[in-house]
Amino acid sequence: MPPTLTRPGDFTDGENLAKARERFLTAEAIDPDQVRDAILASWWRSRRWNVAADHIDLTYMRDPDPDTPLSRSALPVLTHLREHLDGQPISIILTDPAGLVLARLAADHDLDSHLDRVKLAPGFSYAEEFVGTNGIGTALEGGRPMQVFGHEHYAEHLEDLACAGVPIHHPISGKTVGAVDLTCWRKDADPLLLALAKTTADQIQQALFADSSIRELELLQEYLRTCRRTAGIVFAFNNDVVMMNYHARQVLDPSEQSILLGQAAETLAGRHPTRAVMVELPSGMKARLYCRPVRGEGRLAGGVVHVKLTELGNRQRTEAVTPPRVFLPGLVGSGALWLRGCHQVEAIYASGEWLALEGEPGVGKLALVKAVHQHRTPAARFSVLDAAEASDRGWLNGVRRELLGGAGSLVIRHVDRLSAGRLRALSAALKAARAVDRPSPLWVAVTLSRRHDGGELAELLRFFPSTVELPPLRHHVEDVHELVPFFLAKLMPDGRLVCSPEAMQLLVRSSWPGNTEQLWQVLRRIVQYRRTGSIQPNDLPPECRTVSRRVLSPLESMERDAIVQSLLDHDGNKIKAARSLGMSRATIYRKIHEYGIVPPTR
Ligand SMILES: Nc1ncnc2c1ncn2[C@@H]1O[C@H](COP(=O)(O)OP(=O)(O)OP(=O)(O)O)[C@@H](O)[C@H]1O
Repeated sequence: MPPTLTRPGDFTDGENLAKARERFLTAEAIDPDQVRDAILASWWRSRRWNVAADHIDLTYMRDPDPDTPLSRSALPVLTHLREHLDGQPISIILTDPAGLVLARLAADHDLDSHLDRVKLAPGFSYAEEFVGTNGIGTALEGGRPMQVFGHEHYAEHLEDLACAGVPIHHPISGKTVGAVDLTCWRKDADPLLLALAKTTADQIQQALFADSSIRELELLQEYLRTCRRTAGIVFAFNNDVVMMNYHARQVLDPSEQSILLGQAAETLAGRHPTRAVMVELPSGMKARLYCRPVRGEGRLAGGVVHVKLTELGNRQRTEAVTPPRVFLPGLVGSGALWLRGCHQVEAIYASGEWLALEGEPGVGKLALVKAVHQHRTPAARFSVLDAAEASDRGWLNGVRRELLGGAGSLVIRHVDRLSAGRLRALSAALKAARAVDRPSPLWVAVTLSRRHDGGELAELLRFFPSTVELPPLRHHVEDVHELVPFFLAKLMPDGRLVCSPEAMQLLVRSSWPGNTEQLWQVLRRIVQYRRTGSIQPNDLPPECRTVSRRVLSPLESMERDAIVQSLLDHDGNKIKAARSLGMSRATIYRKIHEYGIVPPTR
């Protein structure tokens, strides 16, 4: 192995990179030539996730299950590789798709002890959002192989290491099922490590295919046969794969899909797997399930389910005003204000018109655009550029490249953070992009958080015929009931952590100034120390305990917001705030008390 990698212009050039990292951490401008684009993008994400750069702040998540299809297929491959590496100080690591380390094959004593110290060990998660830039988390986040050398790591305790991570995809479903990572000392780093990690991931995929192909092909064939025979809802599933026909995705929302899948799994495991079962769905619809177990190589390969919606409950029949349901992948929420935003964005996307999406930070602007794109044109390209990262010329060049040569959907986030000069340059690039004659269309959306007050931003928005405003979470706070289990399932996929009704009551009454993103961060922090059982009020951070005494209606919470804003505008002077709102002094005092507002101190 080459001793060091310090060729001129080499991104692993330790000293310059260390300086660039330090400048980034102290929010100083950095020379983009010093840092690879993918690493810089990952540093920005790490900063947004508030990852600590000066220490590793990880808690033990859970004991990894050694008997999953991934572990069964991967471990023989990894053991074989260990033998071939013949005592080299290279650690071989297997993780699940969320970055949780499932296995680490011993390297040598020094490296193993170091990895224990930095908690790169079974039961800890090396997801980028917990540890920042690293081979495992960054490969999983980007969905592609990634090598991270020394000071490219976000956390300084990882600077002596080099790691090469490669996501592992299920050979049939294409889903990311985990990652393999090879880690060594930075001084021993070699670009060939990545090639070796890729070959290993390929071998694991082949092993997965060999282990599951016969049974899953049986399942696929039975699923396709059933789809041909019926125009209704059909799905097939086993522990690793869910296949669902178009009709099922159109008619059922994600919560209904998971209810039916749960019921089907229960039926299949029961004593009468083929007996029809009736299920009542929250929407008022009734569904009759016909399950058929599928066998392959003498073992259960999964089940194929055919569903008939037999009856519409009262709610469906009478609520003609409810907008038609859209199934947007990766999103939940059924509050009227939220759904209205979803429908508006869907309609504008369908029309091909460019869109400006406005809303407070963290309300879900990017998540919604991404979901609409995935719903309507899943095979097309989806790119995101963040104006908050526009610290150098390279950013504008990147935008121009995307605008002139790109296709699919392009989202430019946080345009309200651009300087006047950059806004003008972006407007010019948008103008040029509109004139380009391209084989497939480019759809552009921008997101912004603050009301624009004319100037360059207003000029820019002229390229976007419509602006949709997404509501803050406190205006559709009923969706917290859906968001909490959805986020907990993401954080703890084994479903062993739920939210108690008491804690939920507090969460629903919080005002969520940081919106859905804040809720996600609160839950993310909670699962650091509570991973099973039920979340209790005492598990919640103080920000969730200063709440109003009851759930406010959307109108009331808008009124509360107006009062808070007016108090801020008048330095906490209640009389002036009341006057500017056209309210009497007595009314503002009553409302402050009623809404639990803590007035700003003067
Ligand atoms: N309805 C929803 N269902 C599920 N997840 C959601 C929903 N809305 C938002 N999220 C999640 O909340 C987080 C914040 O959303 P997102 O980044 O889209 O907000 P944003 O409005 O673009 O924020 P900002 O303006 O700060 O960039 C993300 O993790 C996103 O996946």
